[in-house]
Amino acid sequence: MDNAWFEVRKSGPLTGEVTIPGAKNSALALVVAGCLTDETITIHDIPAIRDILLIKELAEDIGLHMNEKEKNTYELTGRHITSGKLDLAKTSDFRASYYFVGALLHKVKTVQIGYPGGDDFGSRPIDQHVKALSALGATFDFKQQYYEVTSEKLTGAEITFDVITSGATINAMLAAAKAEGRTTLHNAAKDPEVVDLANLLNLMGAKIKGAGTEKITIDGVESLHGGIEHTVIPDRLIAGAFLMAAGVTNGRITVKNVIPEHLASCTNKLIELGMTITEDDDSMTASGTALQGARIQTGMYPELATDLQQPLTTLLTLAAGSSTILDKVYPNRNGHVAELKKLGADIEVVDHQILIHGVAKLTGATVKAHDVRAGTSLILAGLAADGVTKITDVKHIQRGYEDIVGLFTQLGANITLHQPEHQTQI
Ligand SMILES: CC(=O)N[C@H]1[C@@H](OP(=O)(O)OP(=O)(O)OC[C@H]2O[C@@H](n3ccc(=O)[nH]c3=O)[C@H](O)[C@@H]2O)O[C@H](CO)[C@@H](O)[C@@H]1O
Ligand SMILES: C=C(OP(=O)(O)O)C(=O)O
Repeated sequence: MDNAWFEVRKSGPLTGEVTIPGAKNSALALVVAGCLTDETITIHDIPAIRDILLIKELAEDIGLHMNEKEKNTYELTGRHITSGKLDLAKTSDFRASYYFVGALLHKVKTVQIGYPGGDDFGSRPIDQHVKALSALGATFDFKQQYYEVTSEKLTGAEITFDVITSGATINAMLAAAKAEGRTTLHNAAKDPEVVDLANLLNLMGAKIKGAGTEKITIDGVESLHGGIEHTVIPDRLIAGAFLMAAGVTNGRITVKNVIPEHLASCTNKLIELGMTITEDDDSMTASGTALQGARIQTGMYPELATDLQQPLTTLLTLAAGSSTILDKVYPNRNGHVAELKKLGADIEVVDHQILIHGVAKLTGATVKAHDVRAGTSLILAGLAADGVTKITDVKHIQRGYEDIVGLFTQLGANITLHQPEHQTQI
């Protein structure tokens, strides 16, 4: 997939409906939670994306059985796990591999794992993971190429996160679910993906209260059970990008299988820009008109998600007047800016802020997807740009999207995947 590219031609207005798949960022944690029980759990709506395929390979290596019962539904059985030695290259190829630490320590006592990869926005420290798991009784040994985490026994603790982090909140919950005694997480992330994991673990017999608030209490249990089924929450980040696609192409798009509340801060911003958004219980419809620039700040949930910042940037390149974007979660998340410039956007980064002056049109060029959401931002730009846009480094986009070409094509977009013949499509 390394040499594959997308060809996007000016399209639109995009119209129609798309069904939103299960959330990558939830599915990654839920699948790893399968390590916590010897019995079988069933999870529906696991997206067929690159990160999940990597987890599947890692699962095979350590003995976590992942049986794809039907498309997007997996049966997971942890009974046969014998090893905590994870392939270093594979674990360093995506971000969420560190969930194996929290989920495996009860079973194997030592976990050997590569440093986390994932999208590169400058600094993405793991100090809060280390802080939380150390408080529960784990010991970290940092080597040059990997780190090793050991524990004889995990015991509940009071943990106050220094920053709000969804990853460390999730990792601490995985580890604390079976730790002895009570764990209290203060300053916890409130993200829907945290709540989704708590719901799954509680179905398995865990005692977790308060997920979705800044204080989560976990009373450790001796064992968790299987025999349960759970469906991954819809991907709010994919849904948000499709709502924006309506704005970029002046179209009308309905996203089905969404939880509108998860998108509230995004919806409010899009309405402020001039879009019309209507909501049902599990669907939303967006239509675009001539849009106005705005001032944007991202933050941790329920603030506007950093993962929506990049597609929103594209929308603002075409909105009238000036806009500013400050990504408070990842101030250096601006790899898309230079690429949008190549398409004719009037955009620059000054002191970590993205400054935009809306232009009347974009023009196709060859651009590079530095990371998954930069890829989304470039697809949206390509749909609006005159001529042809070639987007390289497609593998980053495929970390987050099962069939992005199919989904956009179904709305009338002119987008095709080109790949050298010897490579298989995910
Ligand atoms: C697989 C997954 O779910 N990825 C998402 C997750 O990443 P990830 O879980 O890595 O992000 P976090 O929620 O942990 O990061 C939030 C903030 O905390 C900081 N931090 C985090 C951990 C730590 O130990 N120390 C620390 O300082 C980060 O630099 C960042 O500024 O949430 C991000 C923020 O919503 C999203 O962009 C990613 O799509
Ligand atoms: C940043 C992202 O992913 P990850 O944390 O897996 O790198 C993302 O999904 O936008």
